[in-house]
Amino acid sequence: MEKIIVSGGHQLDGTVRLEGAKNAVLPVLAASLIASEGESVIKEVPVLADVYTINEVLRNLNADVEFDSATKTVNINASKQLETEAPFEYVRKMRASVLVLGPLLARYGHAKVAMPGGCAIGSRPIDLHLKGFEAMGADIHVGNGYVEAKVDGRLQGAKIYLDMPSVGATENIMMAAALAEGKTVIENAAKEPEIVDLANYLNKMGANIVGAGTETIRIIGVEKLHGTEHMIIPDRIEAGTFMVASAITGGNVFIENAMREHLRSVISKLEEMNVDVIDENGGLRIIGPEQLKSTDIKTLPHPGFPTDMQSQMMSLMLRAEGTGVITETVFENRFMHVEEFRRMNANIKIEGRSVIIEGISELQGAEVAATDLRAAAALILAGLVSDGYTRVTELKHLDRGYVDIVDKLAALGADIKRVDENGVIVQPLYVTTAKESNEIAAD
Ligand SMILES: CC(=O)N[C@H]1[C@@H](OP(=O)(O)OP(=O)(O)OC[C@H]2O[C@@H](n3ccc(=O)[nH]c3=O)[C@H](O)[C@@H]2O)O[C@H](CO)[C@@H](O)[C@@H]1O
Ligand SMILES: C=C(OP(=O)(O)O)C(=O)O
Repeated sequence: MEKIIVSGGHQLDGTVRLEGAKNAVLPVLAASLIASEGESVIKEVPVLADVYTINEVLRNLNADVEFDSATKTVNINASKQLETEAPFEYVRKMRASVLVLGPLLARYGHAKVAMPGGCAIGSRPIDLHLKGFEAMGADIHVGNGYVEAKVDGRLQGAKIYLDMPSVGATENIMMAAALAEGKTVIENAAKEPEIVDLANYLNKMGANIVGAGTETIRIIGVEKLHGTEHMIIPDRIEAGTFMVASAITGGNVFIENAMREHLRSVISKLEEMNVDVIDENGGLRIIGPEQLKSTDIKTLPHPGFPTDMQSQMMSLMLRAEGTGVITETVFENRFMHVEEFRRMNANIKIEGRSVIIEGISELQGAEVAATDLRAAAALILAGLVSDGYTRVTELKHLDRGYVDIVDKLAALGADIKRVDENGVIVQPLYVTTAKESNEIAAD
């Protein structure tokens, strides 16, 4: 079993460059299925297990997909006749596979995808995606572990109010509406930067979408879309993770490409904790204080504090003076990392949907297991300031969403390595043998 071994006590210093955002590239690649003409060229694609998985999904649907990991570019041509069924083996690995539903349904009037089911952070239903398709005239059938959507002719534009601003539902409905007949209005839409990136991509493909990034998105359907060129936005969650890495070690790290406007809620909490966040040409510099001060955090849809930064901020609060409370409102079960932190001597307890953190915890290195993607990062961050060696296992989660995090932290001065069961230094599986195969483990 592979592990990441971190030895605490090193201040980080230097520059790190962000990758393209995982949560932007997955819907953009799925959206490429709508183009019945031409090729799309997607740039700044992060070399991640999830990207290999979605590429396999797209190939399985008969799209031509080439990923050049050296130039971080995907060329995708979906102009051939596509299949309209995505099997369980892909959805099991990555829930974002359900994002092919909207594009296929809009283009072919049919899509069948395995139901994603729950995962470590919550039950994660897709009812809002399906209600949106139904409002546009689709018949939905759920059975035998699959969801099947059908429509005779084109989808019809509709007014759709989302009970909650779901990121995936907004994306799926926006993609479907791009080819629907007439006007669709999505109210209470998600406002994440990744929604804006997807809308920009679709508009370059010939769609007519306004209002992405606000709570009301208006889409006038067009008859067809074509391939285009697009550059993925920088990963704001990777940015936040390196911000915490600098802050927790009292470091001084310049994060190239970090965009303040995507990170306002995270920056505001870091500043409350005495961390300096300085605008510099092309990015943000993060300077950790002598002593962190605790704060309270509640996760919310954008522009509120992102749930994908909750566990990393928990690491930081463990090292802050005073009592802090983190409340998770987006996912019902995203505190699995708390037990792992306790193994590291953290003074922390769960009360309902909140976690109470009594600082300052004198963290001790321990063997800990990543319970989800961001928990993996959070345990590494805690390891940076723990006494002795922290060994993080279950790295399949980490590999879904962080490119070269070990090498990047090492370059900033951390004592960190990834080893196999014999203690030999290794690269993540997807960088070596698994590349374009199905060997990447399920979430
Ligand atoms: C690939 C991707 O972009 N993943 C992100 C996306 O996930 P994802 O798109 O799955 O997250 P959603 O915004 O849809 O989910 C938010 C909440 O809404 C609920 N819900 C969602 C859809 C639905 O039909 N019914 C329903 O009840 C979910 O269970 C969850 O409690 O946004 C999340 C919230 O910012 C992030 O944590 C994920 O990293
Ligand atoms: C929860 C996450 O991703 P996904 O929706 O792909 O599981 C995440 O990026 O933290």
